[in-house]
Amino acid sequence: MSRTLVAATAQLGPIAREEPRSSAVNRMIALLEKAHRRGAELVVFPELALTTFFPRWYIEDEADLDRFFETEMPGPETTPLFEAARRLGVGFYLGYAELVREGGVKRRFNTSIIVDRTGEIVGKYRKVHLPGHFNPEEWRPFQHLEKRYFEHGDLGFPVFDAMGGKLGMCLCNDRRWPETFRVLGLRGAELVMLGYNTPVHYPQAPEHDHLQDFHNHLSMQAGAYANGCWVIGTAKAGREEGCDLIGGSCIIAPTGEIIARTQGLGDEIAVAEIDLDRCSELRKNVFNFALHREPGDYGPICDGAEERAEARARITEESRFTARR
Ligand SMILES: NC(=O)N[C@@H](C(=O)O)c1ccc(O)cc1
Repeated sequence: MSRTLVAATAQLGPIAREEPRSSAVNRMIALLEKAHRRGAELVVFPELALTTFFPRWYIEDEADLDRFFETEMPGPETTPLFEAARRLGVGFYLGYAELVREGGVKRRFNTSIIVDRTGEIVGKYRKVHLPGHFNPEEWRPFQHLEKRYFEHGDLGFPVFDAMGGKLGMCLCNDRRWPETFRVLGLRGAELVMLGYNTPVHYPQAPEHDHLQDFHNHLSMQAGAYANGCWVIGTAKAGREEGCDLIGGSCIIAPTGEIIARTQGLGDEIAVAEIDLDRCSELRKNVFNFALHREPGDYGPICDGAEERAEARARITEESRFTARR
């Protein structure tokens, strides 16, 4: 089997709060078709790609919140995307808000999936590094209530055999944490796909606003290089409900070089051929983990796991939307 894959990042421009799923799905199908015409076999869509980035609002009414979540995948509104993938023979990565009922309790996750060329779901990931805060903070121009609306992902960082390679996923803020890429790298990921919704304005340190694009690429390029893997990062970009989101969707080689990127802030694709065998240029040399990694000196990386889990459980009990239902 060939180890090269033509892949596309499929950036979305803003999605309005009242924009129906069908509109977002139609926009994604148009990008899928465009990517297919340019030879793409795999297309990477953004985080929370079916709706506006709703954690920017404090939503008190549970029914209002639930409207942003998918209870089945594919459901009636997302089935056309899966059908298009099957018809075109193109796989995809998709981020969405997932609502599952377990033992009468609602659980909410910020989730992504891999769908193969036959339209089957072959992998699922639930976001681990949830950014933002639990309770509304009035001083902010926009809220960032991911910690309130989502539970910590409970699937770890799995790697899937799909599309002829080893594929890993993460979501947005995960890319800022080297541990994300390292765990995926240790599991042999050859391509890491991720979607993001990144505001230009960082209210805690507005003096960093002009660095958002830089930090985005810095994180992803470092993750690719230090683990010898391909990275495809896809933005939801542009001015969404008054909030400016960065673009800069790109395809990054295992050397850390950006080899394709979007230019604007709207619906747009960038395409590149990726050779999965190029991972060995790094993984057999400077980042040969078996030969050069020194885990005996990395103890503090995993210290505090139990305390963290306890703290999370406590906070969940006290303030998380999910836990009160
Ligand atoms: N959706 C996301 O995960 N967005 C995050 C990111 O861009 O990494 C993020 C992190 C910190 C913030 O204060 C705001 C947003």
